[in-house]
This record gives sequence, C-alpha cells and structure tokens, in this order.
Amino acid sequence: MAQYRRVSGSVGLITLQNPPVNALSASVRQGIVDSVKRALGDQKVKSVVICGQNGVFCGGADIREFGRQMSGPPLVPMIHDIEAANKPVVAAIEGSALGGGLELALGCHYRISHSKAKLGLPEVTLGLLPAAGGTQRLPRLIGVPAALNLITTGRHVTAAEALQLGILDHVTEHNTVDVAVKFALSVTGESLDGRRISSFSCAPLSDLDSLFEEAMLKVRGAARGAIAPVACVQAVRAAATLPYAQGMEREKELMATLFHSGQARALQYFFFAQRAVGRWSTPSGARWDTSQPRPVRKAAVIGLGTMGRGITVALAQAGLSVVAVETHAKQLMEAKKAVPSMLKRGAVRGGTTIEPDSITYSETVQAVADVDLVIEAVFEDMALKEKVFQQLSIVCKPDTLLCTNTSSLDVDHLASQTRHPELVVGMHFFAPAHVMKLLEVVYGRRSSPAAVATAMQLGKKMGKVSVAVGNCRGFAGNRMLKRYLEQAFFLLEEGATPELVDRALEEFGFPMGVFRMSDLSGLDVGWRVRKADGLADTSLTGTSARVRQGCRYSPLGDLLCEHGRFGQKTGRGWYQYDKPGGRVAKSDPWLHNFLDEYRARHGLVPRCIDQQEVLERCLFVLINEGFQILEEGIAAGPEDIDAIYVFGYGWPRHRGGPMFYADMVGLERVVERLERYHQAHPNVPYLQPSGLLRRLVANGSPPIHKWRNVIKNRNSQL
Ligand SMILES: CCCCCCCC/C=C\C/C=C/C(=O)SCCNC(=O)CCNC(=O)[C@H](O)C(C)(C)COP(=O)(O)OP(=O)(O)OC[C@H]1O[C@@H](n2cnc3c(N)ncnc32)[C@H](O)[C@@H]1OP(=O)(O)O
Repeated sequence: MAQYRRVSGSVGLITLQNPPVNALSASVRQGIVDSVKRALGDQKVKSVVICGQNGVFCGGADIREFGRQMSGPPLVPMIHDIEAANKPVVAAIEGSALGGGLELALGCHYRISHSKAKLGLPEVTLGLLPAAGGTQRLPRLIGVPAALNLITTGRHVTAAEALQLGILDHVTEHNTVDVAVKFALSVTGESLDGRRISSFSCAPLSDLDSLFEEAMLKVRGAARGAIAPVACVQAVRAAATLPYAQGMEREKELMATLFHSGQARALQYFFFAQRAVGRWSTPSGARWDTSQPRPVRKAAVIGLGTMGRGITVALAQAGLSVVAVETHAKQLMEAKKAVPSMLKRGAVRGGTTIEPDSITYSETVQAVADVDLVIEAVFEDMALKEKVFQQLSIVCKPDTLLCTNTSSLDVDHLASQTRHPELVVGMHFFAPAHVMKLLEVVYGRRSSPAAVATAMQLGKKMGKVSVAVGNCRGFAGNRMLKRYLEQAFFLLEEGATPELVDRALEEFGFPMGVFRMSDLSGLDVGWRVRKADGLADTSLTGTSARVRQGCRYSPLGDLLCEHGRFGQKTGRGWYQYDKPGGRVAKSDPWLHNFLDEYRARHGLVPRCIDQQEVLERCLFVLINEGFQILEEGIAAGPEDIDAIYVFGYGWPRHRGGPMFYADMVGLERVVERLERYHQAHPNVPYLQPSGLLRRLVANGSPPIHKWRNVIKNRNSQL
C-alpha cells in the first residue's frame, strides 16, 4: 500500500509501504494511484513528493506477481498520469530505485537521491525489459549509448554516477525526504514544460546503425541465446528512431514476447534461488537461523599455489588480516610478487583500496598460532593434507576453525586428524578464487553448526555465493561434473568429435564446451586423481581397457596425458594451440586420427551423433546425479545445486540451473531418455534414473518448489 499525508502545508507526501523493498505490488500501485489522485485534487497541495518507507525507495515490480494472474492498476498509465500532472512531483530516492522503481522516478518531474542509493534497470537479469516506459524515457534523458549500457547489462549505478549521467537532479547526504520536500516547495508553481521526459527527443547520433549493430553483437556474445538483452537493444532502438507513443507500443510488444518466456521463468526462479541458498540447513538439524557464526578477524592460508593465492586475495579484499604460509621458498617468493599485483588489479577493477600490510607471509606453519580461521590449500594429496591438519591442530588456538579447500577429498577424514573435528569444514573455492562467485561450504559428520555458520558468513563477506553441502566424493559440483565428463568421453568413443560436443554445449549456452574447458583447466588435474584411484591404467588391453569395476570406462583422457597433451598449458589437448599457453583452440587433425585409430583398435564402429543426443547424454546424467545428491541429503534443495552450477560451472543462467532445466524439460521425459540410454549402455549404471527422480514422477511431477516436500517425506520415513 501507500500512505498519503500533507506536510509543510502544501506538499502531498506519498510513502510506498511494502517491506522489505517496497516492491510495486497491486496494492502499492493502487495506493499510488489513489494518493496521486488525492494530491492533485486537493487545492491546498501545490507539489508532491514520492518516497519509500524504511529507507528504500522501491525495488521495482513485485517479481512474485509475475507468475500469477495480474491484478490492480497497470504501471504504464500510472506513471503516465504522474508525468502528466500539473503539480510538480519529486522522487525522494533512498536505498534502491530499481526496475519499475526507477521507471516510477523517471515519470516524476524531479529526482533527488541520497548519496548511498543505488539505481538501475535490472529487468534484463530477470529475462524482461523495463516495460513501464524505462526503455523510452531513459534514452531520452541520458542519451542512447548510456541508456543502452544500463538497460542491457542491468547494472546498478551509484547516486554519484546517476547524477553524472543526468538521471538525478540532486544528491544529498542529509535526510532525503526533508530535502525533497524543501525542493518541492521551491518549485511550486514553476512550469513543468521541459520536465516531462516523454516529451524529450533523443540526442541525435551520427551513426545509429553501427551503434546498434555493435550493441547487438555485444549482447549476443555476452549471454549466448539469451533473448532479453536482444529485446532490450530493439526497444532502445525504437526510442532512438520513433516518436514516444510508437516507442511505447514497441516496448509493450517486445515485453509480451519476453513476459511468459521460459527464460524469464528461469531467471526469476534463479533470483529467488540465489537468496534461498543463504537459508541453509543440514540433515543433522543445524540451520542458518539458529546457528551463531563466530567472528573472524584474522585468517591464514596454507599453500600459495594458484588457489592459495586467490584465496589470500579474496580474504584481504574482504578486510581480513591474512597470514599467508608457503613452505617452499621459491613458491613463497613468487607468491609475494603475484599476490600484491592481483590485489592491485582487483582494487582498480573494484575502485577499492587494500592496506598492503594486511597480508604477512611466512615459511612456517607456526605463524598461524593466533588466527581465528585457517584455509588449507596445499596440493590435492591426502597424505600431505593429513600432515597439515595434524600440524594445525597442534599449532592453532583450540577454537580456531580449520578449513580445507580440497575439491573432492574426505573432509571427515581430515577432521579425524585434529583434536577438534567439530571445527573442521571444507571451503571449496573455484579458480580463480578471488574472482569466481561460488563457494561450496562442506560440512562433515562432526562439523558444529557454528563452524558451518562461520564459513558461510565468511564466504558472504568475501562476496561469494556460499552453498552448504554434505561431505561425499566431489561434493555436489564435481560429483555431478564427473558424470558429464564421462559421457563426453563416451560420445567421442562412439563417433563424436570434441568440436561437435562443444558446439552443442555452447549453443545450449555454456560459455565453453566440455573439451575446451578441459583444455583450459588442464587434463593432468583429472589424470592425477584417476591415477590415485587406480583407474588410469593404459597397459590394460582388449575389453578390460575400457572397463573398471564392471562399469564402462574411457581411457581417452589418460591416453592424451600420456602423450603430454595437458591442454592449453602444453599447447595441445583436445585441440591444438599456436603455442603452450595459447588461448585460441583450433581443430587438431592429430586428435581426429588418434580417435579413428582408437576406435579401430577397440572395434568401435563410429556412428552419427546429433546435438540432441549430446545434450541429453551429457546433461541428463549430470541432472540424474543431482537428484541422487538431493536424495542423499548432500544438498538440501534444488536451488543449492542450481546456484552451484550457475556460479561455479558456467551453466547458462537463463536456463535456471540443471534442476530447474529438468523441471522445464519435464521429469517424465528425463526419466524416459535416461532409461533409453541405459538400455543402450547397460554397463553405465548411473544412467538409471535415481530413486528420487522416479518418485517425483510417481507423485505427478510436482513443480520444483514442491520437491523439498517429496524429499522430506522420504527422509521422515527412514
Ligand atoms: C504480457 C505483458 C504483460 C506485461 C505486464 C508487466 C508490466 C511490468 C512493467 C514493468 C517492468 C518492471 C519490471 C521490474 O521492475 S522487475 C523488478 C526489478 N527489480 C529488481 O530486479 C530488484 C530486485 N531486488 C534487488 O536487487 C534487491 O532485493 C535489493 C537491491 C532491492 C535489496 O537487496 P538486499 O537488501 O540484499 O535484499 P534481498 O535481495 O535479500 O531482498 C530481500 C527480500 O526481498 C525480496 N525482493 C527483492 N526485490 C523484490 C522484488 N522486486 N519483488 C519481489 N520480492 C523482492 C527478495 O526476494 C528477498 O526475499 P527472500 O527471497 O524471501 O529472501
């Protein structure tokens, strides 16, 4: 709703009231319409101020209303009536003015903002466009190039930038509503000609065509297959080329194509999913709202390889004082050079400053005696990690939280090496650790609720999306990835090429296909793990070469490593590069010959494989493993898995994440295809649909937000 009152004698003050962000729900819109009518009809009122309660102007349209039958007054005529008013209307912006909130402000005659406010049109991130006149008014106000940038990226700008761009008339450090009321009094009776943005013309530009062509190329490159950014460009083009009324028609048409699209559903689901992962819980009953995190002021990182350096930077950027330990002198020396320059680059990007002495370096573990939390990031070797944890348990304060950055090893086993296993958790960062948004917080059997809460909170402080997951081989993300990789290898054995597989995945929306990604991260990483597991044995011949423990196995990755083809770092992998460290992947005839010979040697007759099979084989096994993970309680809900895949593995956000994708495709279809592929490949047991997936289908395939009930019912029967 909206509250209306008269203040300072002649100012009608309208306050939006819909906690927590004053979203424009039907009742808020109705409140605004009624209040504006009242203010304009009251002779004592000479000007109007619109603000939001609790220090937030407005977070935009109410996203929860989108999937439902819309009711209440529509936004466009509501904003139009405000702009057409014959009394000055001033927006008093505090906190946020986003989406429909900023569009409402653009309909006002003046905009005054607090210096700490953020403004933006983030509709594109929800699969939409600013369809309450935003695409038509903003370019008229600030010019086409700047409006294109804001509308196609959805980025939030500070009040200072908004002032510079011309979105705001005034920025204040004081009470914004008081300033706005005073301002409203001062403009009483002044002409409003020249204050109604819809009457403006866009500033003329010399080469409109190439500007829009470039913008189109940019948005198509940034999010493959996403339709909203394309529609945003088209809508701004309408603003630049058509009169306002026709532009508004175009905006409406384009919005109609987006509004009910699968991409909009996926992105809006993901908006809430991201927030849901913060409300974590574990099977033992620990929860976000009942567990108290501990303060962490000083942290340590053990091991300054690539991951350790990134983690050190991320901790320092979060304002912690960091002890960085590396026992190899050469590596320590390199890290001492690399970390400050990573920090400097980060500071330039983020416009921040880091105290250079917030990091101290040491060659011995003894230096961590007084820290609150340690993150171990040594080489992925259990014996080495065991030793580190034993040492830490002796050196650290008894209440220090001991975390491991292992990507797949047993957190419970590491905990068992310490005196306080309840203080051990996994903090699985993704490379580069100071850039990637995802953090898997892995709780072990004995991890205390406070330990989990502390790691989750620290992740948040570092700007990460922290997802709590249980302890199992590969945790959630890498465990699912293993299935995806294996299927990709099998497809090569059956006749596909890396190019064909990658094309299918990239057209689906991944920034990189599985083989290009493998070349980038290094084939030797997985090889080392497979060797440690006793799998990478290329001396085996005949049928046993492609079978391990009775299941199908592909030694292709192992064979490439034996040829020294580790990917980009060696200039050869699934593709060839112009030099070691080269970035541009080129098709490699050697690899194609190698695959031909391999298939011939194993009596594999290549067949034609289409994109649909690539997607189903690679993605449905990954999804199936996701259901297994939910069934086992390793992840608490589908949102956790989707956040992991979007933030950590490049799953296209406009497809919502793997579990949402399964919901979109239809669970029956996923089951049917998995069963078919399992029949064709009976020696791949994980192609069999998981028990949870089958149960969901048996329960009538409920929508994704109801899956937790099915999981809970099952667990409560155990
Ligand atoms: C056939 C055609 C028909 C067309 C008809 C449609 C016409 C539509 C016309 C115009 C288009 C306008 C579209 C929009 O405005 S879309 C919304 C755009 N706004 C946003 O994207 C902003 C989203 N919110 C945020 O970015 C942040 O919440 C924040 C910066 C405002 C505040 O951040 P923070 O303090 O960190 O809080 P949280 O993010 O945690 O949010 C708190 C709580 O509030 C919920 N919430 C936030 N924004 C909205 C919203 N706009 N609608 C509904 N709910 C919102 C958020 O989900 C949190 O709740 P929780 O999930 O339960 O934790």
